[in-house]
Amino acid sequence: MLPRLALTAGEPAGIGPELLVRLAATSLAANFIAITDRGLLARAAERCGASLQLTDDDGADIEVRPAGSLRIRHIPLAAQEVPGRPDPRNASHVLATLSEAAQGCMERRYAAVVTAPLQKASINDAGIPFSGHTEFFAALAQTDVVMMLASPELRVALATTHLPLHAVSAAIDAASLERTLCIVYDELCAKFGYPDPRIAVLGLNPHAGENGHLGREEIDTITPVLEKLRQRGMRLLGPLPADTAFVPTQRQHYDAVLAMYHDQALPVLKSEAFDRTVNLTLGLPFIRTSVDHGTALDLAGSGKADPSSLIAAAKMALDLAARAESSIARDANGEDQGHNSRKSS
Ligand SMILES: NC(=O)C1=CN([C@@H]2O[C@H](COP(=O)(O)OP(=O)(O)OC[C@H]3O[C@@H](n4cnc5c(N)ncnc54)[C@H](O)[C@@H]3O)[C@@H](O)[C@H]2O)C=CC1
Ligand SMILES: NCC(=O)COP(=O)(O)O
Repeated sequence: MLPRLALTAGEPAGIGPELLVRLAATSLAANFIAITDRGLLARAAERCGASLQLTDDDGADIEVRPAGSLRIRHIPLAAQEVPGRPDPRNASHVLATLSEAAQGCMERRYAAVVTAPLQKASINDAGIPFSGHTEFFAALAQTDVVMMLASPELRVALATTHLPLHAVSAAIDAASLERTLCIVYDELCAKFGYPDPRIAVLGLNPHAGENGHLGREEIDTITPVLEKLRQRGMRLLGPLPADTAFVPTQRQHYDAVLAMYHDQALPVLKSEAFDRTVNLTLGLPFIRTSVDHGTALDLAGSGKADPSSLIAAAKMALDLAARAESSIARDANGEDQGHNSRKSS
């Protein structure tokens, strides 16, 4: 049977709906369940000039999905979309799609969720505090999570996510940094198959603080955490100056990078692999992947948006779901050694 993959369309006025249509057109071996408004997808297909066969999801498993088809779990829009013009009246619709996807994953009705981009400001304009899928899913699952963006060549995790720059330093304390590093370490083992991953940790300040002359966060917070975790056996580099951490000679020495804030490292990934990078949430009790880009309101409705990142996100979700299934099977047979967690050591 094909794995049931939940898809959310994100901002109705963005490129998400048409990206779902493009994803449906692939021959990926998945039972795609789009959690969104039926009419929104039908209109997106019409605007792209693509054919789309929509069938209500009855929860049944399928063995084959014809290309160009999707199952749908209809969640109605509050107001019909106008491409390029987000309408805060649809904020509750967007959040309802995320809640259904997360709930369904936690109840094992879906093997994973793949999210298309939403317009964070439009949800805020509706008077709803919201800073991103990552934080929303973490709150629903009541767990600590870490945002990671991964291309085939580079994996970057973030110590802080959607914060104004002035709030970053205060948000990085020893306890949160230790938690974050343990999640990244464990998930590199569990999700990416590294038996003993090497993580490069960036400094916060220019030149990683220049021995305290350009900031003390490296000395007061980051280095002590790294030393503590190294004593537990974790292979950690740093704190490294962020400006040179991504040069080819450095890259040979690590499997992933932990950056201190959103724009410290994501421009590196997006400038070299915008069409191949996937955003994933580490630490959740379910698999969530997403695109690396935003709602591209300038392209919405044109049918010109590139679906590559969404397709890569769906492929990664399928790979991770298959890995999780085989780990559960090994566990049931008493064969699983467990991954190399250092959390409790
Ligand atoms: N996972 C999510 O839900 C994310 C949501 N966003 C949201 O997106 C909104 C807009 O963000 P921006 O910074 O403008 O970034 P953006 O990624 O939407 O657009 C930046 C540029 O890249 C182009 N672009 C983006 N995706 C493309 C695609 N698939 N094919 C071709 N061109 C593409 C756009 O046309 C634009 O020129 C923000 O309000 C933010 O909240 C941003 C990142 C991730
Ligand atoms: N730049 C990545 C991003 O903003 C995605 O956030 P999220 O909605 O996946 O939490």
